[in-house]
Amino acid sequence: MRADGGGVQLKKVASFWMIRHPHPSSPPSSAVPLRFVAGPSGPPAAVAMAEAAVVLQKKRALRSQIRRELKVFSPAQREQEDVAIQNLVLNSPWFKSSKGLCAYISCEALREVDTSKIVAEVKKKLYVPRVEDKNSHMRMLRISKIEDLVANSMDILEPSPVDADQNECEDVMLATQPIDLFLLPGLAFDRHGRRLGRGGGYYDVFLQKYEELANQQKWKQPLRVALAYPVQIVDGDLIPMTVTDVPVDAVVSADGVIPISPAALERM
Ligand SMILES: Nc1nc2c(c(=O)[nH]1)N(C=O)[C@@H](CNc1ccc(C(=O)N[C@@H](CCC(=O)O)C(=O)O)cc1)CN2
Ligand SMILES: Nc1ncnc2c1ncn2[C@@H]1O[C@H](COP(=O)(O)OP(=O)(O)OP(=O)(O)O)[C@@H](O)[C@H]1O
Repeated sequence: MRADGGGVQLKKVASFWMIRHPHPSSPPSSAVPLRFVAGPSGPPAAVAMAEAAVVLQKKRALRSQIRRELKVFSPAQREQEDVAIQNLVLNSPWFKSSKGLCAYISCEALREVDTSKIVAEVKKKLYVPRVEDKNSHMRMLRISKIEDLVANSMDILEPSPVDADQNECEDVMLATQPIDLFLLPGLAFDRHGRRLGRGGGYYDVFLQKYEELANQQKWKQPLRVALAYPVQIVDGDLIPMTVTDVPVDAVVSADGVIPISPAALERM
């Protein structure tokens, strides 16, 4: 880690990220090669469906592989990395200067990078996920006390719609101030900003909606930062992407920060 707490900048890559976020003057582009898009200029629907099935299968296989690798990761090593990652985040200028934060509440059974120290120490507006239904619908609700969280059916701690004082928790989509930082979970990530989640589509749907909100409000887009153990950072083109997959700006591991998007290269 750098003395200023900013983390080691591992590798700067021109990326997949650029495909989904082209320069405003560029013609519209897509996150997936056009061959995945059915329509007059794409392949016949049957071919597109077969290709979608291949993507789904590849995602499933990679999820299983990473879950297996996370299971054999030693608890002592995991704990050491949890401390390093959280300290790196807490000491970084991009975290310190952020005013509003959306973070996940880590679940040990899922072997997610721990966020408990970050959410306990944070002195800024904090919003955390609440799953509303199985149709990829999740809200980010503001919490002031970790003690108010309750375990959901997936055994992940989440806020109730109302807090202990019976006040409605603020939904980040209705907040008047922008969020500048998202700390994201996931199973696998790569150096091009690709992210593989657990398959619910919750984050992809939410991140897309928040991106639209920020555009409408003319707010700066928040930095989307994934937290990862080394086994979750994969090489090559192992993570297949579709048009609805939202890329991350940066990945943080115990080895340092991997800034990916132009915003991350500038701000991290
Ligand atoms: N901490 C945390 N909170 C989160 C998410 C997350 O990934 N992590 N989510 C992100 O979307 C949403 C919840 N989505 C989830 C989707 C799947 C599983 C889960 O337990 N998956 C099992 C496999 C279950 C199965 O295949 O039947 C697993 O991954 O081992 C948990 C949460 C909102 N809150
Ligand atoms: N913006 C969206 N609108 C509608 N459906 C979506 C959107 N994003 C994802 N989905 C759907 O959600 C399902 C799961 O998607 P995917 O496998 O990419 O999830 P994931 O990235 O692993 O999960 P998550 O986003 O919760 O971390 C897919 O059927 C996908 O089509």
